[in-house]
Amino acid sequence: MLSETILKNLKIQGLCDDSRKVKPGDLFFAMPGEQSVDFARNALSQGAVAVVGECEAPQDLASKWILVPSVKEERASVAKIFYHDPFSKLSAHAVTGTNGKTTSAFLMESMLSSDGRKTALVGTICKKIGDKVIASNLTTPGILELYAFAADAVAAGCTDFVMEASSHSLHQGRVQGIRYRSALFSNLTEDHLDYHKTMENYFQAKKLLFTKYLAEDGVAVINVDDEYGERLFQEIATKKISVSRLGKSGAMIAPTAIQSSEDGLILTVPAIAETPIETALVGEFNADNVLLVMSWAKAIGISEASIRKALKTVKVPGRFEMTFNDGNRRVIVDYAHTPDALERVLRVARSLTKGKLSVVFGCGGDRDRNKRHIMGAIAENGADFAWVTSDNPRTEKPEAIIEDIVSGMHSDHFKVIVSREEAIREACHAMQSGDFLVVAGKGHENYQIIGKTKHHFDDHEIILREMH
Ligand SMILES: CC(=O)N[C@H]1[C@@H](OP(=O)(O)OP(=O)(O)OC[C@H]2O[C@@H](n3ccc(=O)[nH]c3=O)[C@H](O)[C@@H]2O)O[C@H](CO)[C@@H](O)[C@@H]1O[C@H](C)C(=O)N[C@@H](C)C(=O)N[C@H](CCC(=O)O)C(=O)O
Ligand SMILES: Nc1ncnc2c1ncn2[C@@H]1O[C@H](COP(=O)(O)OP(=O)(O)OP(=O)(O)O)[C@@H](O)[C@H]1O
Ligand SMILES: N[C@H](CCC[C@H](N)C(=O)O)C(=O)O
Ligand SMILES: [Mg+2]
Repeated sequence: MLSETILKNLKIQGLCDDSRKVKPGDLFFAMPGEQSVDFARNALSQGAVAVVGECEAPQDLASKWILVPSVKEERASVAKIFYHDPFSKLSAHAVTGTNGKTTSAFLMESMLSSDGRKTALVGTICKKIGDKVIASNLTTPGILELYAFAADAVAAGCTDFVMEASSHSLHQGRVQGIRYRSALFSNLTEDHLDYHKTMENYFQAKKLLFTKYLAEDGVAVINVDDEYGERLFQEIATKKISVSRLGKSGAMIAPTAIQSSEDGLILTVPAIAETPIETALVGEFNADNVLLVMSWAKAIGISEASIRKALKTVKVPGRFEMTFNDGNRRVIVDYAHTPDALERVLRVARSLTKGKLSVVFGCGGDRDRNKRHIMGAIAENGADFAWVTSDNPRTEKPEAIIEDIVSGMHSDHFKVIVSREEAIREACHAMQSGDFLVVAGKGHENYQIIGKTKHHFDDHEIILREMH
């Protein structure tokens, strides 16, 4: 491993593993791959002081090449030194699972802040320290960005660090070197099989959070209503808390009553508080999130008053977000982009609908293809009418993605409109008194990715324009 002295002698001003982002004075990590040497060459030509690589250096670069057995290991160890070991000065908490991470992370940040602990947040929507908010590109950033942000959090006086740990990040070691004080598991359902190939691999990636990255004396908080959650609970040896909304026998935390309405949830959970706790978050799936996070909060010593305060005030952009409501017609924007999320969000919407329930949705391109036909079937069964449209097509043909979705649909209760704007427009205009419309898939996103280009696109703007 490179020592602190070697790093000092190199007079490094920054760390970088992407040749497109190199700044003069950076130490460049040439991640193994076919183009590793080309990227290293580019990095040096842009002012990188040296390259850390694991293949033999080409002769012309030899004087600037530091040969190591594993660039990945070295990158984590150098990040720790360069950023002054930020995670040793923070209590880090991570949530993983297919759905519910962002919602849970927002709740966790809100509870810690209400409890007077200055907290940084990293996730799908943003990176945030207090009022300072930076938009995110990934749910879990690359390791160098993560360490740099943790160093900023320490400098800003944070004591706690809450983050979403995606399965990709756990598998790729983006969180290497972190020892979490606590780790939460929400659920595991179909998604990302383009990357993980099997549900078992996907589960094993999530499990790493609890086996490799959770501190030995940390605590795991697990939703055991989920079958993979139940299995995870059985398989890990750390301090652990089982949570069950359904009141599964043996679960350590379960509600005795849940009242659900359009205005939110009221949960009675004697293990956490003597009197019922209220939240403005809506729906059964949010009861899962709330219960998981309350159980975590109790386990790490957050006061009941802070739990209550956070639950009352928290808002998660683009998650069951009531975008239009004139007392008769209601339109929500939601980030459901997996079969389970779509099914659950439609179930909640159905329970709040007197008239017709409709959904506008699509599926992202260059991602799990297998979920598409399942989501088609779910939309058809869960809503009275579906507009099948584009999400972020990325480099796929929108029509081909839609064809995959529609292959799971067998009724005539749907219509294909490739343009998302057009689909939302038509769905809005079709609304009658008592109807409910769910616009799913993009939530907080204010862009649409077509090819490799991000265009401005905001479901909310279109809904508000068309409903007025
Ligand atoms: C599939 C996947 O996760 N890919 C991630 C992975 O890329 P990779 O290792 O395949 O990178 P690559 O593009 O082949 O490049 C290899 C190396 O060469 C470098 N490079 C590459 C090109 C170049 O010109 N110069 C250069 O130096 C790259 O920086 C990288 O270090 O590592 C990169 C650096 O951390 C990530 O940016 C990249 O995320 C891509 C952009 C992505 O879209 N990822 C998505 C699928 C993702 O991670 N999503 C999860 C969300 C899941 C959830 O919410 O459940 C997330 O955490 O956001
Ligand atoms: N506990 C849950 N179980 C199932 N579905 C959920 C749950 N919580 C939220 N959802 C649904 O999933 C969508 C995404 O929720 P959220 O953003 O909290 O999850 P996430 O895990 O962060 O997703 P991503 O991995 O895409 O960032 C919500 O808009 C809602 O439709
Ligand atoms: N975190 C999710 C985001 C999906 C959002 C959806 N709008 C899409 O583009 O598929 C993923 O990487 O699969
Ligand atoms: Mg998220």
